[in-house]
Amino acid sequence: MEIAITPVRALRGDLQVPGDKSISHRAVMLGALAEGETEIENFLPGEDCLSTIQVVKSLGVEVHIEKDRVVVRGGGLNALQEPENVLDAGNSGTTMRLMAGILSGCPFFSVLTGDASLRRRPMQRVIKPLSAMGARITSRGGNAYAPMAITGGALCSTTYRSPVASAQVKSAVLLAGLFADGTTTVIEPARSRDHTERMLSYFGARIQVKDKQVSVWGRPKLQGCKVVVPGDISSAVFLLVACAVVPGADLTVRNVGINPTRSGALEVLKEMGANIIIFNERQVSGEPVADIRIRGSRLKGTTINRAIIPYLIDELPALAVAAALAEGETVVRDAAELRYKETDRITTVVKLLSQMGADIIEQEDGFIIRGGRALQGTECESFGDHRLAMAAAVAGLHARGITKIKSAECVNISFPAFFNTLNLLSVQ
Ligand SMILES: O=C(O)C1=C[C@@H](OP(=O)(O)O)[C@@H](O)[C@H](O)C1
Ligand SMILES: C=C(OP(=O)(O)O)C(=O)O
Repeated sequence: MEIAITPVRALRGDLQVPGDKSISHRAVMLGALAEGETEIENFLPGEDCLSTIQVVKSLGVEVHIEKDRVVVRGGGLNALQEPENVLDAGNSGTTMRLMAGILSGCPFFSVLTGDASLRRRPMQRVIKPLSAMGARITSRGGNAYAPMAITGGALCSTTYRSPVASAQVKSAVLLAGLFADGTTTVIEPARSRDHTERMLSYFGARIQVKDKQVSVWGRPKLQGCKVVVPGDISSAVFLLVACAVVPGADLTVRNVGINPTRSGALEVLKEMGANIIIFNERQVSGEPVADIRIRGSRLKGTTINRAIIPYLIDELPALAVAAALAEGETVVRDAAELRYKETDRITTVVKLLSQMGADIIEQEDGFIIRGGRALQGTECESFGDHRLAMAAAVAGLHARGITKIKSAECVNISFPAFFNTLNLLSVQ
């Protein structure tokens, strides 16, 4: 599907974005491991989370889905059954890596695979600690890439010092730790998003968090419960950036997750001069939630580096567009992890924005953008990467002429209503 974006004169709205992708995945997985019924409200019916539902269904778990309401009927940690076929995680790194942790604890054989993008992403980062806990895992490329064949069961608890700040690695080990006797601990170089710890505790597991160290006690009795998923800040950020530089723009996004391990983009946008107000702060199912209002202003360049990178890694394509529209230089560094996402997001962001006329230079671990050049509408590739397609659309709203985005249907991965939402907001 090709989408054409025309420049926008004003943006106005008061809306919600769909449920958080990271939290939706975890609610289905923990629901599958819990006893009794888990009711998930505001679930993200995007392709990635539907892959997670498919995978847990193939393991014998009953799941009912009706729009954004999902009911999971789990039978406890020992109730998952050997799947009859290969498990397909589609485009979703979260599904593959977190399910690898769960399957490592299950005493049967399973194979996890995914689409061409996912089969190029590094899996050794989970295979190594899970094998050290006792899972037997073999995979393509000398245990580097999916497909991954797992024979699980009889795990030992561990203390794992992860070389990367990755919530997927941390979560894979913690989820495997549920199946082991004793306490499993993960120590990270920097704190990654903490939804797994929060939700494990919400379902009744014993969790201890000390700075960059998280421990889970093995063999808990997880209890099915109701989870209300907050709106996805990673989706909201595209709309916030779309409005940030438009004079007179006024947008309120309600019910957005503002977990501090996810909301670095709000800090950066404020630092760049965006007129953002966060209000109605509250707690929903163990996660902080708020409403966010942005009004158009002028942005200036900034530096985004190590301390904040884990808290905004998925927002960097959107922030790169903000930087191209800002006055002055923006430097993004210490973000080499971007190279291991659905695409190599350093290369694809640089390709997209240079094609549109921005002054952007690729670095090994990020990019440098000298903002303020007029953007030019063009025909661009999404490379099948949902966040790149949305970044292209937001840049297109601020470019001269028409921007055509190829394979734009990939927005269905995380934000199926993205283009409709942009239409609702745009005053042509
Ligand atoms: O745990 C999660 O839900 C996620 C963790 C991050 O990946 P890493 O763990 O590779 O940093 C993030 O980029 C991804 O979109 C979702
Ligand atoms: C990297 C992402 O997701 P995943 O790793 O789950 O594919 C993303 O949504 O930007």
